Amino acid sequence: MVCIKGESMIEAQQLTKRYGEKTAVDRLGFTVKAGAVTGFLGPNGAGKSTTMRMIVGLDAPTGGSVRVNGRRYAEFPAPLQEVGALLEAKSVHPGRSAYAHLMAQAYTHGIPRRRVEELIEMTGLTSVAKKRVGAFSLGMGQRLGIASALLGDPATIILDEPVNGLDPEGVLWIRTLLTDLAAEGRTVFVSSHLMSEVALVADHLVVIGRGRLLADTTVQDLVRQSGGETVKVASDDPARLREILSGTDIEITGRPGSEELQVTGLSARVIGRKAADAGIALFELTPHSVSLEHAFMDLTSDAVEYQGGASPGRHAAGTIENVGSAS
Ligand SMILES: Nc1ncnc2c1ncn2[C@@H]1O[C@H](COP(=O)(O)OP(=O)(O)OP(=O)(O)O)[C@@H](O)[C@H]1O
Repeated sequence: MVCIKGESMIEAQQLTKRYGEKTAVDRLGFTVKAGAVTGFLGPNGAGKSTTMRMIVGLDAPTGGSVRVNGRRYAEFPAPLQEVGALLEAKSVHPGRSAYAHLMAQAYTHGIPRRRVEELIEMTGLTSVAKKRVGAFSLGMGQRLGIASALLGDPATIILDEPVNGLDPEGVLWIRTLLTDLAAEGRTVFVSSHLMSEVALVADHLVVIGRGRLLADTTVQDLVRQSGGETVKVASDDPARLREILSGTDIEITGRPGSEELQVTGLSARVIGRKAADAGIALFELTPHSVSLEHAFMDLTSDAVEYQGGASPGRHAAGTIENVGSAS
């Protein structure tokens, strides 16, 4: 594999796309850095595909801009060698074989045949390379799309829902591939509507809802912002317990008159020990960790387009901007 020279990145500024009355992408700003996998998350209809299409010039922004390594996609003399993209509904001639499809692309972009052969092997398509693409399963089609995205050995890779249709082995393969591509210094931007999927590979997260930025953060910070690890503790002297547990970065909440306290910032073990040292009897000591899925749902609950039902327990989402924020 080649060594990636220089810092590559994707930068969106006030990026906007309107289709008539509908604002699909709304003044979006974020930065995707090189050498890391950045997950692009949002519920269905959030504007992920539209954003990705604008990055590769398939859709023109109504406002704002998006640049790859400081340039608009259309300004690249050899775009395939700069940005590789797997987008949904990619059209492939159904009568062609996978090999012929990749060769046709390689030929028109001055890419040697050995690169096609290398990618067919790398994407696990060797046994079906001569078969008609029209007869491919969804998973095989995804692998072919990834081979095609990597053909020009680009420093920037954009994949829209790449695990769609892949079997568990394929999902594992994608995870390893993404991590390896980032480790080589490439910019890897991958969309999904499943937090659980992205959290396993992404170092960084850009979360959108209804076209707007909801979070530009890390997995760890998203969990922390959503409540982090909280311990429920019940005792016969909550007021005193509150006193002995309090300190910097420790948050303690509890209703007046209730035996229960919710403590964030201390482990159950430490709380138990401190209570014992102070001679306070505990009736309950339950650690409760906010799941990533929950954190994601919390963040996007107001931005879901086609919601099955209201979720009264969830609070409105603000914008979380942490590590690597674009602004
Ligand atoms: N060509 C178009 N004309 C009109 N509206 C569109 C068009 N393309 C997208 N939209 C609308 O823009 C919004 C964002 O769509 P987009 O496909 O970008 O979302 P997404 O986050 O990729 O969703 P999904 O996960 O369902 O693919 C949706 O409400 C969609 O209906």
